[in-house]
Amino acid sequence: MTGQTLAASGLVLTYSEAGRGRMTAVNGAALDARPGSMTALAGPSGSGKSTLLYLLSGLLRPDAGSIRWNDTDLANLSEARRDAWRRENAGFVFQNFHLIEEMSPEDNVLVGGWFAQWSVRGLRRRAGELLEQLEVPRERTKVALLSRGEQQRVAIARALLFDPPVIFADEPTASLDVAAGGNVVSVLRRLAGEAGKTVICASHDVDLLDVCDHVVRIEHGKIVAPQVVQKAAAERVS
Ligand SMILES: Nc1ncnc2c1ncn2[C@@H]1O[C@H](COP(=O)(O)OP(=O)(O)OP(=O)(O)O)[C@@H](O)[C@H]1O
Repeated sequence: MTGQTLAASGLVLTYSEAGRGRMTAVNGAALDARPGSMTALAGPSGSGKSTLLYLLSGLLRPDAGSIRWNDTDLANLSEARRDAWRRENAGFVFQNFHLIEEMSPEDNVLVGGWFAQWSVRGLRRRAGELLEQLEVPRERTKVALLSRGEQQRVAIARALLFDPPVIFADEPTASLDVAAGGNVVSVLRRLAGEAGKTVICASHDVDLLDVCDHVVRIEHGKIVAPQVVQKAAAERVS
């Protein structure tokens, strides 16, 4: 599989909160994520999974460490340049979807294109194709009328609008029932396996962890089991 590896090392992020002092949420994390692979950040609640995902995607800037992509180190970029990097290279799927409930599935997918220079007609066609691939009923006038699993697939379609090489997903199955969660896991797995994307998820869903090529375990902000290659996944991708 060709393409760029997202390579992070020595990442540190400390939150400070008025009256509560400082807390180091990520403490020296390192990982490599390659195209065509699916990596899970796993660990107990509060261990730093989401924070690490935000760092890797450029949503947060680390206090120390580097996140390399080509010749770029995201850690050295201003917020505006990290935003630009994300627009070009990354799609982000949030646990609670972050959809606009009164808008149609297609318009939700197109939200990411509001500020883009692409032709609206081309984007609308792509949004429709993505919804079809992900088996979302397109005729619904409002996203609020979709099931939660369908809503999460709209969020995945939105993340894929510009065909980014890297997909981040924060607890993508956490608020779904088993069947809908399994469907989202299959979609993410296919994005890595068939579309060659780099997929990185924060999750404690065992069904999701089971299909990942790598599971990075975090406790108290530190990686305690780095890049374990799962037997089943290793056999499947070899
Ligand atoms: N904006 C913030 N300000 C202060 N502390 C924060 C902030 N966001 C997260 N934290 C703290 O940082 C630690 C790591 O949080 P994080 O959300 O990364 O963990 P997590 O492993 O994703 O948890 P969960 O599985 O419950 O979502 C927690 O102790 C949390 O309370």
